[in-house]
Amino acid sequence: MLFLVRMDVNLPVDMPAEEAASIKATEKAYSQELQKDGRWADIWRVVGEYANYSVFDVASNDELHELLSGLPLFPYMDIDVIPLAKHPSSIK
Ligand SMILES: O=C(O)CC1=CCC(=O)O1
Repeated sequence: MLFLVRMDVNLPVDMPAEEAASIKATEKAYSQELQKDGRWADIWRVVGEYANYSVFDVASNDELHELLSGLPLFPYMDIDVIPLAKHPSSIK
C-alpha cells in the first residue's frame, strides 16, 4: 500500500541546539534504515519550508501509523497522510 505523507516540523524555539541536533541525527538514521528496507520509498524537501513529502510503501494503515509514531521528531510534527491508488492512465 502506498501513502503520500507530508511532514511539517515545528521544533520549539527554546529547544537547546544540542538537543535539536541529536533528535535530527536520530531521525536521519531512522529514516535511512526505512529507506534501505524499501518502506520509506521517497523523501523530498518542500522548498523554503521545514517540511517534506514522503512516499511510504507498507502493508497496512497500522504499519504506517507505527512507523510514523516512531519518528524521533513525531512529537514536533504535523503529519498529513494521503492513501494512493493506481491511476487508470498510468503506464507504469
Ligand atoms: O527534515 C525533515 O523533513 C524531517 C525528517 C524526516 C526524515 C528525516 O531524516 O528528516
